[in-house]
Amino acid sequence: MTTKLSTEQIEAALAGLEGWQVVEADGTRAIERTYRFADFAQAMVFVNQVAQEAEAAAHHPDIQISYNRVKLTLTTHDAGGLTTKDFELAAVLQGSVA
Ligand SMILES: C[C@H](O)[C@H](O)[C@H]1CNC2=NC(N)=NC(=O)C2=N1
Repeated sequence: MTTKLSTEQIEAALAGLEGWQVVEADGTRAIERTYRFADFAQAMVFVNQVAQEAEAAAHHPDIQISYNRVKLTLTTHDAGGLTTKDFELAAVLQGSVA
């Protein structure tokens, strides 16, 4: 299993990403980013691209859609916190879909 990252490792990994922030709920850390689009249809195009990348990575964000806004939340459930898998997927999304 992938190991949970330390606070220092998380800060270093975040530095390479745009717009992502660390959040914590019930003692579990995650990273999240909100994307904004022209309308719902554009937001859904994005969501489907994210779904494809998530399947390819075998790592899946929580996705919250609110009309033209999409919030992605990434954490590694298996590890109970943030791992390299979360940052790898965020980097892939940054390079490919947004
Ligand atoms: C076996 C499979 O790799 C795991 O169940 C994966 C699937 N996708 C996942 N996605 C996320 N975000 N966290 C996980 O721990 C996770 N586990």
